[in-house]
Amino acid sequence: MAMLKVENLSKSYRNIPAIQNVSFCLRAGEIVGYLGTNGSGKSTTVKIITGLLQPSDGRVLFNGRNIRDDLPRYRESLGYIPEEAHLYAYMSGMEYLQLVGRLRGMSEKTIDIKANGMLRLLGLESWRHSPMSLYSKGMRQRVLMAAALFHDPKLLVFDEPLSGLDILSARLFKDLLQELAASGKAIFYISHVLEIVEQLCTRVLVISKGKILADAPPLELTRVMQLSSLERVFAQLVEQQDTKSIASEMVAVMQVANH
Ligand SMILES: Nc1ncnc2c1ncn2[C@@H]1O[C@H](COP(=O)(O)OP(=O)(O)OP(=O)(O)O)[C@@H](O)[C@H]1O
Repeated sequence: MAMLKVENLSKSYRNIPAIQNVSFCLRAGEIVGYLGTNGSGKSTTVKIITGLLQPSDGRVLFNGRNIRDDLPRYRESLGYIPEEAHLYAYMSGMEYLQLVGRLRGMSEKTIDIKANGMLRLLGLESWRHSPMSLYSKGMRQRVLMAAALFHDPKLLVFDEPLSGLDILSARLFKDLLQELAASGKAIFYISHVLEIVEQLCTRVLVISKGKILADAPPLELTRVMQLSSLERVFAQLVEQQDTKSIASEMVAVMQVANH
């Protein structure tokens, strides 16, 4: 059975549809990539599957139960890394993880073991007592990652997780993602970085103008569409604009002389 089943989700903002009839499944051990251009409906989908937003229509089932029947219980099984690191800047990384652990009802001993272990593994040991206002974007991103994994959730939702991570942290993150999938977690991965989606994801969903256009393993998509890369598949599916000529027109407009 699918761990997460998304059934015919639709959401409109002031009668303008943002997503329409979005359906897909996510099984244990899968890393499913969610691709779409700006404004295609990715964040709206993520807000609904994390329980932050109510759909206009459709439902989300976690292990067969509608998530909205018991949202607090669902959130015990969910780890979410948002795109932007909004953290309490005056807190240290350690204090933030302690807060997360207490809100999750963990004992102080468990919190201590987990927080120290995670901060050490993420290269933040010597910074653990410094306020996060002093952290770089990548360091804050790593704290968010630790916070999302802290309660050992079954389902992970990552929104553009590599933004701000340096090469080494990004590599660690990719290895971690594969390890998490191998241990039976289900991972929903929103990204604009096609090469990484191609490397990491077992399946890819392409959304355009609020509708799912494709749902298949990356290799199958490239084979069926007889294209050499996911980037070409994506461009063809969403009828991407001629970016080269837009770029050259942009430079021409920039250079318009002052009249
Ligand atoms: N709160 C809102 N009120 C009105 N319209 C909204 C709201 N949130 C999103 N929309 C609209 O819904 C559509 C889908 O937006 P959404 O943020 O889900 O796209 P996205 O794929 O996440 O985009 P991006 O990659 O730019 O983050 C867009 O047309 C957007 O303008």
